[in-house]
Amino acid sequence: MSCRNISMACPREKSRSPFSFIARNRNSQSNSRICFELKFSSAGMVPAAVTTDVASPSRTTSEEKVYDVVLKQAALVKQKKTGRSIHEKKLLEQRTGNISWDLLNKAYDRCGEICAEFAKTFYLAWCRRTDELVDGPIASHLTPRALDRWEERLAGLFEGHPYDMFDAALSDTVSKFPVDIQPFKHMIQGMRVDLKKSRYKNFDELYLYCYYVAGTVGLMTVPVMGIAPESKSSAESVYNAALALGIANQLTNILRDVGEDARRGRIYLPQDELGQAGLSDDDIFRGKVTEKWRNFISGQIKRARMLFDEAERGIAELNSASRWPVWASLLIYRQILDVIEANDYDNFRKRAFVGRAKKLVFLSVAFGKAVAAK
Ligand SMILES: CC(C)=CCC/C(C)=C/CC/C(C)=C/CC/C(C)=C/COP(=O)(O)OP(=O)(O)O
Repeated sequence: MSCRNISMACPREKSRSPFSFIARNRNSQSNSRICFELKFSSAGMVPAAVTTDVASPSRTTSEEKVYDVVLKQAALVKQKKTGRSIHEKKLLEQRTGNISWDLLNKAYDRCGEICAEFAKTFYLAWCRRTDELVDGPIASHLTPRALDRWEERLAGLFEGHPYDMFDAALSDTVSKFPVDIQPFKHMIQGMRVDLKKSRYKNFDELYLYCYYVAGTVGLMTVPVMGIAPESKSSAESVYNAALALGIANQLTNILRDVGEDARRGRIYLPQDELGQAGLSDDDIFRGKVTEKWRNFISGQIKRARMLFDEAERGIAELNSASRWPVWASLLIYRQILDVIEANDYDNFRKRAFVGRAKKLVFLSVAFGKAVAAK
């Protein structure tokens, strides 16, 4: 096959994935494809394998699956659509219009309070309540049926039939912004994964989980924050950056909470990479910081930082009012990675956190970056 026949069909065309990309033979009549995997290693990116994957059209990577969602969301935002027909939109506006302003304002205030009470870092009430289902006091009683009911409620509020005042606030938001239901459904899917799975075979599996529980938040928020009218970037690339930030945050969260998760019998680390580093689940349950552990975590940190870098490129494209908070959250959360290093990779017993004083510093740095981008 000549090189001209191979086009880089990276799932993320604009901002190429830090993990892998697939070179497809576009002209080929067959379903065969050549896969170049650029494997991540602590030494950097190395071509790990060149395999011929014959007649396996259905084998898509998590990144490709997620990229399809990104494309759909970007298309909706470009058309200022919500995935709803004009008739559905009118109906939704009518229904949410029936809710009094006073009640809606109270609902938004209560959503803010819930987040302020439960979340140290992130303020988004519906996600917080969904997260509480698996992390909160009722977590041990959570059943797949309860998640189905939660999803039914979600569908209801998207049709203008909110169940309670918190749902009413989201119902109002989705009637006003080009927000699609898919990322919300996927977040619930992430909770289902959490119910039945406590190990991840490889990064592909972990990537999908991180998308479900955090990448989705990026996709939910961009339509509300809005893309700057003067932005020259494509909507896909902005959504990609948002997705990258969600995933980077989640990977950071995972690296910070290794000890805490292990005490709940959970290991959110790629099993194959653990094995390649000469580590096993038992090493994690034992919780001893060894040279192997340091090297392994250092590699995982590198990967998360690459995603933060990818996310950075999208912030300047957001509406100006949103840049400062997004920069601030990125800088503060990324700092957790530095703290893990400063703790000599002891994420078994030490919880890496960013103190108030440092947060204030990052707030001002973020302000500077947000203003500089104008
Ligand atoms: C970059 C561009 C273009 C847009 C930004 C899009 C956004 C806002 C992306 C961020 C998505 C996000 C906030 C994901 C949540 C990730 C996460 C790990 C949440 C954990 O929250 P908590 O469980 O409250 O963690 P803490 O304990 O640290 O507070």
